[in-house]
Amino acid sequence: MPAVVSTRLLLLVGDSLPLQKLSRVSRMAWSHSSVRFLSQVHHAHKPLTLASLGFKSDFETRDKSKNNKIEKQSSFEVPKSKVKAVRSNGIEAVGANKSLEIEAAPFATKSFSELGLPPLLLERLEREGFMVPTDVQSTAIPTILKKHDVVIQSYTGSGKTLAYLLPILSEVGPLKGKSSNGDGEFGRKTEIEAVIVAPSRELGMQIVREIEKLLGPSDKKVVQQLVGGANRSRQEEALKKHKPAIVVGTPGRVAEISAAGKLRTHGCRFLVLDEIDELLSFNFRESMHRILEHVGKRSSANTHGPKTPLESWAERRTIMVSATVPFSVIRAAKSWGHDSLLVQAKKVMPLESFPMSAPVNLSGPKPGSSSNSNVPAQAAELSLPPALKHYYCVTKLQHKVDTLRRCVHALDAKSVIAFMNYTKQLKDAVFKLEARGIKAAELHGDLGKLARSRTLKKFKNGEVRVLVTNELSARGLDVAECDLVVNLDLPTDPIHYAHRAGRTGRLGRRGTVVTICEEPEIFVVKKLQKQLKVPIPACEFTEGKLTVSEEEKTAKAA
Ligand SMILES: Nc1ncnc2c1ncn2[C@@H]1O[C@H](COP(=O)(O)OP(=O)(O)OP(=O)(O)O)[C@@H](O)[C@H]1O
Repeated sequence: MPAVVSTRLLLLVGDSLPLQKLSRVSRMAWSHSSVRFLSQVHHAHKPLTLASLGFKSDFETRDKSKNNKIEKQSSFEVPKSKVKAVRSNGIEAVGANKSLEIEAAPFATKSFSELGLPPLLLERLEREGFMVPTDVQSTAIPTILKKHDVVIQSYTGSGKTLAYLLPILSEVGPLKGKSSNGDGEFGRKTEIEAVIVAPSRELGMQIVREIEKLLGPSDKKVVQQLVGGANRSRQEEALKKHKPAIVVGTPGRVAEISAAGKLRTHGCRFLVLDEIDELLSFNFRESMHRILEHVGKRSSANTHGPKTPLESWAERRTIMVSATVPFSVIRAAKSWGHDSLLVQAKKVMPLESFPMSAPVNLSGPKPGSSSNSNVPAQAAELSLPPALKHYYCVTKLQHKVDTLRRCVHALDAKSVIAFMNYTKQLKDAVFKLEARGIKAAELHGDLGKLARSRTLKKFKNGEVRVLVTNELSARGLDVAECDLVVNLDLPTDPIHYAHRAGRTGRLGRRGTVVTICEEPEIFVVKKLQKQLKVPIPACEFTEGKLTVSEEEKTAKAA
């Protein structure tokens, strides 16, 4: 008999939580290979599996013969150049920079086939070299397939994009399974079924490329990008001509085209808000309001009798994603989602368990206060890849760029992102680096879409060694080879530090973050260190080497 699990479930993967915290929900723990209840279990003596929770692939049970075929196919050789990451420590990640080893690979589940994805999609994943799901993918994919609204929170570079794309592609477009909506067809519908919103053009285009890769060249038109800076009428024409099933865009452009009546999203089944905490910022307020009000909301002609707003939103699945989830996000998910669950790498918990008025304490519980692990307080701390190394280096303002140069040489960094806060200084920094023989380029919002794409391409293919940029590049930018992030100007808070830092050390790779600051700014670094709960020792670059300063060593010893 299958176990009965309430929709307000709490999954713990390889983690434990005090039992008293679990009173309102079904309690269970999920180890790497099995799932078991901690209490209130109807099958207390038998370990539960993903299947017994209904998390095992529908496709597997319904279409065994097809799945067998996939298993056989899985023995075909994946070209080495396509293998993205590997399970064990110390084995090299394949990419432009071979020296970047995977140090803390975030993989728990053995294969994507355990997660309930359709055969064709599994085939494409394998073809593209995605062999093993990351922790957050293992947790998020079955939860979304179970039709829950979710907030996905996991550290930068842990694979959140595929964590939401795979459930969408399981139900939308040519890779979906037969059973996804009962129509028994793999053919395309003519409506938009998924809208993905991201705060920057670069991130929007990156998501489109990830989808296109899985769709393959013949089905590329199933997805369309609607990002700002590009020709709007051309985008509108393409929508009319290709009738994409998935659109990916920036808030302003999606809202604009929607308001003009050229984007029919009332039948949309998925709304993804990537980098949700950024999307909730004041700049995007109006556009986001339009999107949240219109996407997936059916017109009254399609409904039988009046519906409450919650009933209307229940038609779509709302997926909110970020490495940092401050309380504003919890509030938004409670308002715009339907019984949303917070999905982390090893946990799923109902948002209902978060009090509506709790303050978000990014540094964790205050000394003396009772710890409340129900509050996603350690948002910034949990958003940092565990393998990252952090340092700071004190210098005079006029020597910052030279310190950057010495830092790049000392660490023999091949691909560097340097963050600054103001565009003018950013140009000066590029000029100085180039004058000292380091190939550098600037990337910021004052540049046109084409110039931005060109620069990013050059950085990704190694033509540019140091990309000097501002907050524009802090979110979502995925350059696997990036081995060093430098803060030439201080970030404003731990959340901004975390997103900047997260451009390196992606998917368990090695990465270093160096904050170059002036003497009076040291207290800010110390504060960041405390808030983020990571050691940020002082360092110097002398004789082509990074050395942790004597002062720091003495302080540590004491
Ligand atoms: N299961 C996997 N196996 C191998 N590579 C993967 C896997 N999942 C994702 N990746 C790759 O890992 C990289 C990081 O993934 P992604 O950009 O989704 O991270 P993220 O968690 O969204 O990061 P951020 O918070 O910075 O946006 C990407 O290059 C992606 O293609």
